[in-house]
Amino acid sequence: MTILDGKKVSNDIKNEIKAEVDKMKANGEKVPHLAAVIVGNDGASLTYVGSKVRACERVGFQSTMVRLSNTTSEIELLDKIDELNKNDDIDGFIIQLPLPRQINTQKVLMAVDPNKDVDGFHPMNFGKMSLDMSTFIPATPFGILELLDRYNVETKGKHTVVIGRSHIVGRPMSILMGRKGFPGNSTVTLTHSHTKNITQITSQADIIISALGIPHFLKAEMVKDDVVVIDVGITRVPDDTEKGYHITGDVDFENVSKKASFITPVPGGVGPMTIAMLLKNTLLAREQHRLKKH
Ligand SMILES: Nc1nc2c(c(=O)[nH]1)N[C@@H](CN(C=O)c1ccc(C(=O)N[C@@H](CCC(=O)O)C(=O)O)cc1)CN2
Repeated sequence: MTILDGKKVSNDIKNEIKAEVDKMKANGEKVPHLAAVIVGNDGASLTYVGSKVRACERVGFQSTMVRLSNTTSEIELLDKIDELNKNDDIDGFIIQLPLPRQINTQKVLMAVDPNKDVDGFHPMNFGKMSLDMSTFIPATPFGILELLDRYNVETKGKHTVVIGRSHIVGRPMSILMGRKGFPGNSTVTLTHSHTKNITQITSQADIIISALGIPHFLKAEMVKDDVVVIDVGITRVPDDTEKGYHITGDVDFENVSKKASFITPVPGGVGPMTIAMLLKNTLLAREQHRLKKH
């Protein structure tokens, strides 16, 4: 069994990006600039945006964090997005999700300039991705593809079962795994809360990508020998530690890992890859922005 070490691979990617940025600096070029908008005080979201800002510092990107209160209206957020769209110094930006309930998420994501949409959530970029066109791929699915690629995990002709149909992970993942090329060319089943007999489906899977958010949902008896397991779950479970919680994935790692050929841990698997691939998208946005100006 091989552990797909997202922490290590994400560090490798960050080093590669830093080398690119060092070259830009040596040539007197402007470095990529990422902005992150966070609305409200959700603890997990603040952690993730903090990690994004620190990752920017680590690779030499410029970053801007825009903090808005929990009572921000949809119009106020749309105004901020308009400002970021027009700010020529910013190459790409993200709106940290989830948003407070008074804000319509789809409306907000549609307001982001597709050329600056480094999360790949705008319908135009999502459509391009679905049509195999070059575009920004959402960071978590992009990170999973990169992990499979760097560990040479065979996906061609395999049966991939995706658990969860969220717009951020499950839905794009189901499209990407079925695309032509590597990693891809796999036969995909997308399962969700209305799926019947899920064990019957998961037990036939060569690759399982679980993005459900239910701790230890995937048990050893639900998978076959040599399965590849990608755990996207990151649930905060309250405990007596100083932090007050620990992170748990969707997979019963202890028992499933005994049957798996490859498996991601939580923490240290898909999560760190999400941040690294956001940086990669921002580098791409910078390059496209530079070419547009010339
Ligand atoms: N605008 C976006 N919002 C959200 C996204 C996204 O890609 N764009 N994804 C998730 C949250 N997320 C990034 O934003 C994210 C989640 C988890 C991690 C991570 O590194 N997890 C660590 C554990 C960290 C911890 O201790 O809490 C791990 O798994 O090892 C990074 C980014 C939803 N919102």
